This record gives sequence, C-alpha cells and structure tokens, in this order.
Amino acid sequence: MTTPTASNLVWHEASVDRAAREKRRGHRSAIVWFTGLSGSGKSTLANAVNAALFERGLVSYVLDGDNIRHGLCRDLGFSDAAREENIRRIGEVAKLFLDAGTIVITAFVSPFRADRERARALVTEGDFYEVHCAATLAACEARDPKGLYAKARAGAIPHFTGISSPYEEPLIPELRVETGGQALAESVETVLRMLEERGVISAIPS
Ligand SMILES: Nc1ncnc2c1ncn2[C@@H]1O[C@H](COP(=O)(O)OS(=O)(=O)O)[C@@H](OP(=O)(O)O)[C@H]1O
Ligand SMILES: Nc1ncnc2c1ncn2[C@@H]1O[C@H](COP(=O)(O)OP(=O)(O)O)[C@@H](O)[C@H]1O
Repeated sequence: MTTPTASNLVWHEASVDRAAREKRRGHRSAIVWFTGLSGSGKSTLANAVNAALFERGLVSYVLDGDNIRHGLCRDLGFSDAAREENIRRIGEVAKLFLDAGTIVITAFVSPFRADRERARALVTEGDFYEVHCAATLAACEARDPKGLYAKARAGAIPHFTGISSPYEEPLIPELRVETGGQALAESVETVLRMLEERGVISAIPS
C-alpha cells in the first residue's frame, strides 16, 4: 500500500468551526490529559470529573487507555515504541475532539515526557492541561485494583510501568493532584477549580 504524500492530500475547511461550536455550547473546549502510574486514579478521576461536567450541562468525553486498547489501539502492546504510537494516536484523536468543541479527558499512563510533549504540541497554548495523578508506586501497588502489580511482581507481565518499565513524572504539569493522599471528591474539585481559573468553564455562583 502506498502512503499518500502530502501533495496528493487537500485539507478541507469546515463551514462550522470550533469557535461556533464553543459559542453554541457556552464553554471552551480543552484537552485534560491525565498521566500517572497504573492505579494512580486516572480512570476514576477522569470519570468523576466527566460526570461533574455533565451535571453542569457541559459537553465532555473520556478517552481511557484500557478502553481504547480494546478498539482503536488493540494492535498495540507495551513496548516503548508501542506506547509512543498509542499516545501519538490519542493525541490526534484528542485534537479532533477539541475541534469538535468538547472537553476531552484522556486517561493514559503516558509514561514518557517526549510523547506527552508531542501531544501538547499538536494544539495551541491554553488547549492542553497536563494533570499528574500523583500517587507513589507503593500506594498504587497497595491499591492494585486490577491485581496487575501482583502479576508484574511475579514476572507475568513484562514492561510493567513502575516495575519493569519507566514512568517519567511531569516536570511542570498544569496540575498535580495528590490522588494518593486525598479523597476522590477533593481531587475532582481541584480539577474543576483549575478549569474555572483557566476560563475553560464558568465558575458556579456560590
Ligand atoms: N505492561 C503494562 N504497563 C502498564 N499498564 C499495563 C500493562 N499491561 C496492561 N496494562 C493496563 O493497561 C493500562 C495502560 O494502558 P495505557 O494505554 O494507558 O498505557 S500507555 O499510555 O500506552 O503507557 C493500564 O491501565 P490503568 O491501570 O488504568 O493505568 C493497565 O491496567
Ligand atoms: N483521590 C483519588 N482519585 C482517584 N482515585 C482514587 C482516589 N483516592 C482513592 N482512589 C482509588 O484509587 C484507585 C484508582 O484506580 P484507577 O482509577 O483504575 O487508576 P488508574 O486508572 O490510574 O489505573 C481506585 O480504586 C480509586 O477508588
């Protein structure tokens, strides 16, 4: 199969654009990029933030690593190269949701800084909010909600993040949420407050 060259592809401008969609919906779109070890709370927090935004009548959607790996990325494993491709694809999908006027919440381990920075570079300043779900390896392993740490320790899962594959912590995330030491409701409030302070969503009058 020949790869289409850029000269054979023509970009089609849409008659309805992101600004029109954001105006209609009454809020900005954004990429809220959760990153963290397995068991750090990405899926739980992403789902809870998504539910809170829904209750406010806002349009948001969660892209979750586990789920996406059942479909779009079911062909990918957990080698460094496979994870890079996984995050490359999700960065592009998140960019489409952004243009669709949606607050897209991605919940992927996304362990490598370079991969996360490439996803960030796909969009403009103010569109990408990196949220580090900060829980120690010990806290995540103590939780082990899917029993994966026990399997990894037993050598049953190769390249397991934190055990036999690296996790590169964000150096300057837009937000660091201490999921290892606070209740879920507190973490949700922290994320919502960030989105309000950045003007993505309106604050609810107290
Ligand atoms: N080897 C290995 N390393 C890390 N995680 C593993 C692995 N094998 C399976 N799982 C499960 O897959 C989920 C991580 O998938 P992601 O797409 O988020 O990973 S990555 O961003 O490509 O690194 C991750 O989901 P979460 O626990 O929700 O993070 C794991 O449940
Ligand atoms: N503040 C918090 N935020 C998110 N999850 C939390 C928090 N406190 C405790 N937890 C628990 O930690 C676990 C996180 O699991 P999960 O959401 O699957 O993590 P991940 O998606 O990063 O693998 C869940 O059992 C969740 O109930």
